[in-house]
Amino acid sequence: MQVVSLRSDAHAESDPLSGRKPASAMIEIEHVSQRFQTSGKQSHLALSDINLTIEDGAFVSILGPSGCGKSTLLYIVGGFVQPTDGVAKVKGKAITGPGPDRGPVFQEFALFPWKNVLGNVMYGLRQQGVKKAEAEARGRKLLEMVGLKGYENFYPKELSGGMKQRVAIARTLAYDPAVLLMDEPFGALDAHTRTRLQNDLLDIWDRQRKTVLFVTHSVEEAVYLSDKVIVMSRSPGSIKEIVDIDLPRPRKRADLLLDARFQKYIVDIEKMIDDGGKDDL
Ligand SMILES: Nc1ncnc2c1ncn2[C@@H]1O[C@H](COP(=O)(O)OP(=O)(O)OP(=O)(O)O)[C@@H](O)[C@H]1O
Repeated sequence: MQVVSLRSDAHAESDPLSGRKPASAMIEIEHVSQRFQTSGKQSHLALSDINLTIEDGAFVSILGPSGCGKSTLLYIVGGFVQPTDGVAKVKGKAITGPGPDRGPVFQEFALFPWKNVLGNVMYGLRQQGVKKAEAEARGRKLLEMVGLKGYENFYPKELSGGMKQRVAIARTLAYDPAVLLMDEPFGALDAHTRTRLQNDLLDIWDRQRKTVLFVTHSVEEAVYLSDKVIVMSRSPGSIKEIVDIDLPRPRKRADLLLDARFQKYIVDIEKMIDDGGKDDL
């Protein structure tokens, strides 16, 4: 993938010595619970008293057994679901709905089949009132950034799963959201494509330092990508452990596979998940 400069303003006040901004809270989740009404008069407590602070520019993954509320938590931060209790905030403000500061990359938000790749990436920009020529220039730059230069005129049905996921990422990056919300974005891909997209995502994150909230079922993926891994326990979903991943960056998967600390994180986190029950991830 080619390196294209497309920095967000997040670096504007970086410390000239370290190149890093002082940590500040991007997302705050305070006493959030979520109860869903189910059939009849039943209800289901999907999340119970979640408290979490995610710092600006952090890469945070969420792991936990199926049904523990990972997607629900992402939807709450996205503003698509209003919690029944507690409050979720972005940059100190309560989240009351979706906004351009939070970019979802969810499987549910499929590409428009009737628009070509460039049209899909430009769509949100045009909706925001960006002039056609500028939207097109930004769209082309983003497609180059995600490794899809030359595919601008292709339609979604002509793309592989990995390419579609790249378009989805470019489409979300087009808004330049401060936060990326990614719900198992690489889950359906083959191992090789998945590794490539993980590396590309780390590359983009390294250059733009967006805050990333990333739901996955893969412990290895979570440890490889993240600064922090949130381990949830199931039913009602709550936070079991928060693990700081103290591995140097930039990370190379091939090196990490031989690194005893990387392997220990994986074993420890798998044990945490197993201790919560016998659920499969
Ligand atoms: N709109 C809804 N109405 C009723 N129940 C819901 C709704 N959305 C989610 N749930 C329930 O909330 C719980 C958490 O669902 P969620 O999709 O957040 O879990 P998850 O951890 O992301 O699962 P998976 O890993 O299988 O994707 C599940 O029991 C699910 O059935």
